[in-house]
Amino acid sequence: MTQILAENKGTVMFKTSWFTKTDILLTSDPNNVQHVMNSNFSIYQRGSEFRNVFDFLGEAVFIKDLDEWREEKKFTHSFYKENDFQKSTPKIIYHTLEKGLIPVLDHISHQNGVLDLQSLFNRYMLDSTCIMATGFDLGSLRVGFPKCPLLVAMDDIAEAIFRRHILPERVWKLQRWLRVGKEKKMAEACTIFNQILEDYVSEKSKLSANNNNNQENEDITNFDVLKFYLSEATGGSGKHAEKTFLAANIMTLLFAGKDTSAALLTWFFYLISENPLAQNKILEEIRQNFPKPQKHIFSKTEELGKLVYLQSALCETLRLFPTAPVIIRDPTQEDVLPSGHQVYRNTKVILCTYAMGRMNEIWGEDFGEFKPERWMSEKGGIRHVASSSFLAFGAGPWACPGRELAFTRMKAVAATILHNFNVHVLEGQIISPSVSALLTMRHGLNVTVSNRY
Ligand code: HEM
Repeated sequence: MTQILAENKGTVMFKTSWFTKTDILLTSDPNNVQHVMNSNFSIYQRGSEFRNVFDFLGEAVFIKDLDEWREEKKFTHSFYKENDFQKSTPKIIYHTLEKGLIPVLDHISHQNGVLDLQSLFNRYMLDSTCIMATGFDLGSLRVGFPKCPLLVAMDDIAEAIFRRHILPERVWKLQRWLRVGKEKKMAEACTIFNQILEDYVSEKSKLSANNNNNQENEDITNFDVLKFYLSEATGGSGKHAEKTFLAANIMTLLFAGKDTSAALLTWFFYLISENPLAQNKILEEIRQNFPKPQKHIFSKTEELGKLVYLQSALCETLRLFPTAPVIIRDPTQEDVLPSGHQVYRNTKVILCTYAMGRMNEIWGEDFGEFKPERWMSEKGGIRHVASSSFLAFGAGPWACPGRELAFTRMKAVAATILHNFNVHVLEGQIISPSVSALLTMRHGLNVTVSNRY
């Protein structure tokens, strides 16, 4: 796809048969991206197909059409700016690294065992997002990787979502009606997922009604999104306090916060193993900031803010392996793109984030190389690249609200692992992207680890 776009000045239209009645326009042209995601975003919506695929999210703001989304977003996204939310992030990071990630890596190191990093990061991101969202620690990242019904349910749902993306809508809808195959698993997983979340909501509602916090988790943080939603909902009643509404938005956070960051960290560890010079520079930067030869957990905002080369290396990983490799939009009316292409209401517009990360015109001739330096400004900070050229977090009003949180958590995890452990990627394993809506690593990434201290 990247090659085809490069040969066609960044935009290609595929006319499909009269039967499907949908044309597909692929583009990696920054002018088109700016037009679709910013200047004319109200014409380009996520569309009914998207809403159907994600119908299990029911009341979640993520799948609402424009007007409802605009209204609901004011409520659901407001916590990102809260001071208490910002203060809770380092505490959650410290807790999940100390109780989960470090003991698991210590154990693997003592056992001389092999570990799949992607599974480790999935569990880490699930636990930390769950504490942030609900205040409850799932504890899925512990020695021995305990069984976690929520994790299994999320994996089943993600698999079914992918099938929905590739099968014709009437086929998967028939399977859903007949309750067979992946749709049967999806229905069962949704029941489990909803039950767990609704239990959290009930418990939290009881606690906030009694003006009582969950003592066990007071030690971690006294802020969580569920508590925030309940306190913001008018008088604890109305739509925003309804169980289904709350569960749907918490579910969105869990999906948005888990696989995206976990996949990115996995690609990051793979890329730095292939680029030892970059890895050494990251280690040097970490040691400048924490020179003592002893175990240390990186969680404080000031400490993480100094790791500019590490952040550049994460941006470079996102450029080469964006976890959302495409963004799809449905025009609600006819339009002409800056590239001159005419789109109709039946044209599916696919913005190719993956191809954009590998364009000579945007990144120069060395676009195929892993070079964190390209992200560093002359003043020593992170160079700003317009979202119309770097679409990894989306752009415009629909852009990812979790970007800052994602970087903070990924930097903390990467710095803590690299400072405390030697990580060795096993040779001879197959490294390939999965065929799915998210760019995860198909077979995971097997490593051995040894303690540095
Ligand atoms: C490497 C990490 C991440 C990447 C690459 C990423 C990427 C994206 C992208 C591309 C979108 C826009 C999708 C579209 O326009 O259709 C998005 C939306 C979203 N992201 Fe992220 N994300 C990341 C981490 C997070 C985290 C940690 C959270 C919060 C826990 C989060 C919460 C959300 C939410 C709630 C939306 C929907 C926004 C809306 O439609 O109003 N993301 N993300």
